[in-house]
Amino acid sequence: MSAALAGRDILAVVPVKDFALAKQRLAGAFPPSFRRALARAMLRDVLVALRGAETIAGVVVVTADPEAGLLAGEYGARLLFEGTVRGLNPAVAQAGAYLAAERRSGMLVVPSDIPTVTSDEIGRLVAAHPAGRAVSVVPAHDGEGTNALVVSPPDALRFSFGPLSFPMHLANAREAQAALQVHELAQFPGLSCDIDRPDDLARLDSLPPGSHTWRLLAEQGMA
Ligand SMILES: Nc1nc2c(ncn2[C@@H]2O[C@H](COP(=O)(O)OP(=O)(O)OP(=O)(O)O)[C@@H](O)[C@H]2O)c(=O)[nH]1
Ligand SMILES: O=C(O)[C@H](O)COP(=O)(O)O
Repeated sequence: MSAALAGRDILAVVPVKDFALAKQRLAGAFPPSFRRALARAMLRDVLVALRGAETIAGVVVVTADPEAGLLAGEYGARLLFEGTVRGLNPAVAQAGAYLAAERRSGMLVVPSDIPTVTSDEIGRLVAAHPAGRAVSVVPAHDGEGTNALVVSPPDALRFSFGPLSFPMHLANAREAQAALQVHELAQFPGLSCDIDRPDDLARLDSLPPGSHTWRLLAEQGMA
């Protein structure tokens, strides 16, 4: 089923922090050069997965980093340059307002640090999104964070990414009077593996050999 056939156009939005500032929680274990390379490789893998997903009508990267913007272009994603109010939640809200102004029916928010996500998972998540005013949520593996959100219309939800974002997004969806779909982690194993802490890198055994992140880890003797 294509997005057009479903009668709605849901675009993916990938927020990307400056590569130079990425992955601070890995700073105790890895030098800045590795963290930057990891952030780039993970973004590439996420963009590959999104490019292969049939249920989305396009991809938007929202960032203040010109290098991330160039990389977005390599994968056919549109660049939305982050406004003066920096931060993950303002960036996602900016993208939501932008897509709402274009009268798009919805927005899928996927972070750039989930290199195990697959096109199939993206396809299923968007296809399962309820019609009308609705929010779909995939929690992070810790059960506290949010690894993916689908929101329709794109500006329907207040975003609360950060600590305990999963319960906060459930509350925000209720406040927005949106239908709520919460997915089981087991249905989306790739999507539920975000890389925040050194231990998370050990869970990357599901990375397909040849992916950008897998190659980087292999170069470091970690894959
Ligand atoms: N556009 C934008 N994206 C952000 C910002 N902060 C985080 N992100 C993105 O949001 C997603 C989740 O990021 P975080 O886990 O909060 O940050 P991180 O850089 O991955 O890791 P830490 O520095 O350890 O928190 C990733 O795709 C980040 O690139 C921001 O200020 N602006
Ligand atoms: O789970 C979340 O809300 C996002 O991954 C951002 O949260 P974090 O900054 O704790 O990773």
